[in-house]
Amino acid sequence: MKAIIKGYGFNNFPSAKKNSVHAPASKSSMQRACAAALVRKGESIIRNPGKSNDDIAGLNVIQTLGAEVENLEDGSLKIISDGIDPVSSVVNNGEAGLGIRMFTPIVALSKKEMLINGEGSLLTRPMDFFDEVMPQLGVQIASNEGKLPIKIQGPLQPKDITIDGSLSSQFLTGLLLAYAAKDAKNVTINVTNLKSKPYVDLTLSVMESFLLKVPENRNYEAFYFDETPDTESGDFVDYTVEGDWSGGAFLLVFGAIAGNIKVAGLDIASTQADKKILEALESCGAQLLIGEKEIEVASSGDGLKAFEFDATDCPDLFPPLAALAACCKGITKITGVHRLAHKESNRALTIQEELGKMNIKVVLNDNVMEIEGTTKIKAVTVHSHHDHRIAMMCALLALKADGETTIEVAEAINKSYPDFYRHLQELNASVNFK
Ligand SMILES: O=C(O)C1=C[C@@H](OP(=O)(O)O)[C@@H](O)[C@H](O)C1
Ligand SMILES: C=C(OP(=O)(O)O)C(=O)O
Repeated sequence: MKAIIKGYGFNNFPSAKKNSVHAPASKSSMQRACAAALVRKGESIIRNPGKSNDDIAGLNVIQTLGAEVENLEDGSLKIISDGIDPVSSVVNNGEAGLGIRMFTPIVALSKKEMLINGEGSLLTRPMDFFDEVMPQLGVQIASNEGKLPIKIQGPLQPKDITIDGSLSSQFLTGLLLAYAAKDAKNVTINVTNLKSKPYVDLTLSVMESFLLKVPENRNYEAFYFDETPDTESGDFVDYTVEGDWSGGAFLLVFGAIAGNIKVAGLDIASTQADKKILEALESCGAQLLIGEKEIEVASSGDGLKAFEFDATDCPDLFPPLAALAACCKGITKITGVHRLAHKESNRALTIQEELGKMNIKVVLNDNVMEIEGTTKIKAVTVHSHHDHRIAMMCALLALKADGETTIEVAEAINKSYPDFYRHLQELNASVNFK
């Protein structure tokens, strides 16, 4: 699918007829909720469930692993689980990186031989972590040379272990949930060089909400499950999926570069990593008004200015930050490029390539991305590289281009934010499809 977006030049975007939009549900919160509802025994209600492809994949996985999912009239979901009891020996995680890394240790709780697979970009993303770690926990594993598909046979036994957290926090998220499910006692997961730390806070917070045993976080270097047995009372759990700061970041950047808008549904008290977008918006001079229910964002009176930002622990912010930086005067420097190599695309390169087509200069200086702002954004044909965040980045800049921009493989957005183009249309953008 191609999305064709009308550009209005650098400063002429028409003010919105409806200037308020609601952020989507967070796939990080939703997928964790699915996993937590599966590993606890009992009934859980998930409110505000996400409907992205990654969320749908998560729901399919938990049903494969034995959970019952019921759609309630008010749009929420009821999950009934009696623990891991696979109904099939094949688990398909779709394209969800979090899904595969979080669910693999959970699948390994079963003693059945299971085949774990995925689709699209997930087939080329590294999974060799499991080759190294699973045998230490008593799980037999055969991967496809460190990639999918993976064959495993558990049951996983929690043990003291040391893992490398430098590639991704998602493996740790999976182990934490699996250890809690197995009622780990007096056991420590040690982690070296952990990146994306706030995502681990989100994992711990979801575990707490689902009444799972929560380990003590010792400065993100060790997670200690104490001696006390799991006290889960079997109480009913009622969880509301958080609004998504990662998708919401694109909306907030829209407000800063294309008009004054209000974004609802983002919780300022969330542990989500991408809440840090607010710091970048402040640094570049955007006007922010943070209310209890909505965040209002507008450009600065004298134009936005270049900024410096460390995105090492919030790598998903690179694409919206790149869009913001392209509209700021001067050269913006964003640290954390090394974190981007193994996302849905090799994201530093795809940002550089697609922005280059739009006349925006991006220099990759080892771990730092330098983006030179311009008022002359070119309307061209760009490509999402099957990466949802690249499609959304290009769509924002298309609004400021000097004509009509075409985004190829525009449907990539469905991975995290299926309503994205509709939300842009509600904010007065002209988006058509071919
Ligand atoms: O746990 C999560 O929900 C995620 C963690 C991050 O991955 P890394 O830990 O690999 O950086 C992030 O990029 C991804 O989109 C979602
Ligand atoms: C990298 C991402 O997700 P995941 O790793 O879960 O596929 C993302 O959403 O940008």
